[in-house]
Amino acid sequence: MGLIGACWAWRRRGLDRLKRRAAVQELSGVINWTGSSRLTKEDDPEIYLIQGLFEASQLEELVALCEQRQGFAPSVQRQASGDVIVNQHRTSSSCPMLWPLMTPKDRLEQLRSMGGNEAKLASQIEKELQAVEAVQRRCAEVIGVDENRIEPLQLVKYLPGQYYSPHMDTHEEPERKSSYSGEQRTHTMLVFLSEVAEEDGGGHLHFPRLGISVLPRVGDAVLWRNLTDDGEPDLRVLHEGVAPKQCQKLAMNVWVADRPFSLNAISAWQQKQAQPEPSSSSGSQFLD
Ligand SMILES: O=C(O)CCC(=O)C(=O)O
Ligand SMILES: [Fe+2]
Repeated sequence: MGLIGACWAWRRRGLDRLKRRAAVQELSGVINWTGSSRLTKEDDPEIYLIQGLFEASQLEELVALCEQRQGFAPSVQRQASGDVIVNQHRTSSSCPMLWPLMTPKDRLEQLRSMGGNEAKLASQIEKELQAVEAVQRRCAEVIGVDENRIEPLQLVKYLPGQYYSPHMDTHEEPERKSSYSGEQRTHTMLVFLSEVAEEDGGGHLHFPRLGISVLPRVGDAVLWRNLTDDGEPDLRVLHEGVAPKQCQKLAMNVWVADRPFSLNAISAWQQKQAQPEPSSSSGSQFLD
């Protein structure tokens, strides 16, 4: 890259960082929900427990819709290189709620007009779309962000003994190859869809560097900031999903990006996934 190219790349990164800083600070301390409490001290990264955010029935509907279409599959990790792999770093399964979002309106129309099984499929997609949008809207309201900054939801399921080892939810800087379209995740909200009893002895969300553990309660959520004031990944929020010993654990990832998503960007990402380019696999940071 010549000098001019390098200057442009540097300028783009500088502007991008400014935007990211603004995006992360804009949200600080603003949670539009009375049942929320901060779990960390002032100097530590912001982590909040938000109690009673969702009714169990609304969350059960999401899981049922996902199971109906056999949407849970072994969780993948997108590496820093952008490659998608399954390994022992994460043994749970997950269901990205991309399917309803990615079905174009005219395709739905077409299915509906075909009647029979096609019409049934259309109504299933619409149901799922409504359920997903209602949850996204609620989360955006409570966090205080534009709902277009909420990434497609991801349900996660752990059978007894399954876990997600310590990781960051951020995309690795500076390239963020694991992202949809170059965005960074400013915040994560993890919503619990099932209960894990104290007696189970596992199943919590654990922040080892901060000494914080939260046991899942249906409808509660934990919201944390992934970036420092400078807009860089805040490694103190490294976290893990500890294996439940006897229960099944269900949760939902609600990631907030530093910019709005467009469905076009997500479709382009999907197409790229369908035809992976050969690439060098060098990443050490896992997410997703
Ligand atoms: O299940 C948990 O407690 C954590 C899940 C998580 O961190 C993730 O899916 O990124
Ligand atoms: Fe995570």
